[in-house]
Amino acid sequence: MTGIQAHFHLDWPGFTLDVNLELPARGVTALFGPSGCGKTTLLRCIAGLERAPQGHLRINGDVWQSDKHWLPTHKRPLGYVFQEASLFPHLTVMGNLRYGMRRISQAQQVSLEQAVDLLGIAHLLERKPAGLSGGERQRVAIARALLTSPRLLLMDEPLAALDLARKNEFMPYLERLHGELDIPVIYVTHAPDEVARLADHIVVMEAGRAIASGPLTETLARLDLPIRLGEDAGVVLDAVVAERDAAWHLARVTFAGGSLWVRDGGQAIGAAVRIRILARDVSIALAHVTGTSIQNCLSATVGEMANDSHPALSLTRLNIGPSPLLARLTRRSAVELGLAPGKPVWVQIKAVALIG
Ligand SMILES: Nc1ncnc2c1ncn2[C@@H]1O[C@H](COP(=O)(O)OP(=O)(O)OP(=O)(O)O)[C@@H](O)[C@H]1O
Repeated sequence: MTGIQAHFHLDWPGFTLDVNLELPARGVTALFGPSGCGKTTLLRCIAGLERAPQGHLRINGDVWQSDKHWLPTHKRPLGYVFQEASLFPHLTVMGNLRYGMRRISQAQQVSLEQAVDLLGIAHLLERKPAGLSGGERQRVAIARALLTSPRLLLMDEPLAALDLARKNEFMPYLERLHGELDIPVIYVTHAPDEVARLADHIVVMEAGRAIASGPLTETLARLDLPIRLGEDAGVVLDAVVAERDAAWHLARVTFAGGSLWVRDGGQAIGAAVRIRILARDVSIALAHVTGTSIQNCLSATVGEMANDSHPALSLTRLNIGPSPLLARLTRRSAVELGLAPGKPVWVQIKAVALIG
């Protein structure tokens, strides 16, 4: 059986973890949720650092925990990257990497050269951790984790200690891992921008439970979740850069069902990108509107509708071909426009973030 099956129940005074998850064997799964919802605890259960009685954990067919079986942490082929890189201060970067390699008991999946190259740390090998920036330390920590030939990589808010500029510098390295390695990653975060950029699958957690688990695009477009995502409610779509209008520094990206003009991010024509469209940036009109500053106007069909977090607001799912979009409107305008499932409309998109 492929994939990750994880079932844990833990009762602590004031907190209960109760999850039963089926996660994909490939790509990045984001564990997303507010502080204290149990993301780290779930990761620790997976790592075997926390023992949930009667828990079950199976990774691509291998049982790490069952009623009868418990694999101790040091026998689990996993890499664990924490918020702050825990490198050995007395060793150089190379010494730290070699330490990772010593633990290997099986055929190595990632070579030293490959790990150094993927994380861009060749120029740091002779340095000691104290002489590295926070982002560089994290890159070394990830390279070290990769060198243990993990079958699963656990990352607990690896960017939390970095400022925005460092975080943006760091993201491409995580994206490269994603593109070039076949090791599933479980990635804890409460930052929606990290989810939008890195995740393929998302588990939304609340008070010790997984309230949703599914592919990113589909799950973010669910109407019962945006209420919890608040201002960040919106969709992420896979797209391709199709053309460029150099005079205006704009690029046209196509996605399943349509295309949009966005600020040119410098990506090559044909490059795969993601676009993120927040529900608050989408408005609806019954006719194609002209004489507006909004550049992106697409025809769509109204899908489901739901109440939002405030009684004045509603959420509407729109379908542009097979791609979903969410719009946050006042309930009054939804009624005045006579919106109902199946109705054809025009959507105006005020802002699109191009990711990657
Ligand atoms: N060893 C423990 N014993 C009892 N309660 C604990 C223990 N470890 C954590 N908790 C509690 O379990 C809950 C979940 O904590 P956890 O660290 O998993 O949350 P989190 O979602 O990772 O939060 P954050 O985003 O702030 O890191 C919290 O209420 C925490 O206080």
